[in-house]
Amino acid sequence: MQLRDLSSFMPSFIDVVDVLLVAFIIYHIYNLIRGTIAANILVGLLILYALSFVVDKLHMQLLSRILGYFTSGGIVIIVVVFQQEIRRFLLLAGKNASLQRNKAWWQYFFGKAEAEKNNYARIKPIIDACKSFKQTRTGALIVFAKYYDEQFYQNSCELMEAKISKRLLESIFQKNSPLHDGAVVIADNKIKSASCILPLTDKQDLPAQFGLRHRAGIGVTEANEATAIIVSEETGEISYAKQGRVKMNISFVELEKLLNKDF
Ligand SMILES: Nc1ncnc2c1ncn2[C@@H]1O[C@H](COP(=O)(O)OP(=O)(O)OP(=O)(O)O)[C@@H](O)[C@H]1O
Repeated sequence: MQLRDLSSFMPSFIDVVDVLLVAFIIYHIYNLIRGTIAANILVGLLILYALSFVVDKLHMQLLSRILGYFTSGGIVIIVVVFQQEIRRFLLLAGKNASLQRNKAWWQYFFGKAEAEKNNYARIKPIIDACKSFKQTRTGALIVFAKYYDEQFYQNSCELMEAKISKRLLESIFQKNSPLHDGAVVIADNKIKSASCILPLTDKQDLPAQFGLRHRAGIGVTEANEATAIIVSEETGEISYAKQGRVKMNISFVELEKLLNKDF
């Protein structure tokens, strides 16, 4: 048996760099969309591609042709489906984010303990405001948007651009305030807007006591990379919504942990 010359299969230095770069990019894309709705869509697309590959190999002509229509327009589908994510990624890449705003950098340079202290100072006014809402049975809806998508929020909101403070949150949500109806949106460590009308979730399996406030709180986390605190006017209970799911009646310790992670 003749040995084949394997030298042509030996990767060159450039090939290795090429593969490492692709791995690096895939890793960062995965990190960017991990745990988001976009990750589920990506998994769906990968399944579609794998299925198309299998039916092609099995020579199942009709199915192969139908799936082929989807896979041949792959890049267009990806751009359309991930329009928001691509937009945010480009925005983020181009944005000259300050060190304090960027938690990861802050942690890298100043250590985790300092970052946590810094974060606690940021979330304290929000937790204090929620304690007050619970005590006084004031309904509230506070959204934490990872990226403030102006198109999404601005049309239905009152613009604020204000420093986060317990008293400001209390004044917004007190019943006589003209801004109390709707949600407050927090992003970039600021109260960006108030009185926002958000999309409602159309989930059918929600508890009977969940009305429009809860539906809006859940709905915004389905449509956006955002989390939401919902304080019930009826019961004073605090719920926390993320990726279309809701944790009901959480304690303040739990709320602090969740905000530490997400805000
Ligand atoms: N689309 C929306 N976006 C943001 N906020 C909304 C929206 N729809 C209703 N809300 C807010 O929810 C309030 C009405 O709450 P509703 O009683 O229906 O909700 P709930 O989920 O039962 O909460 P609660 O337990 O506080 O009664 C409105 O006054 C308004 O402030």
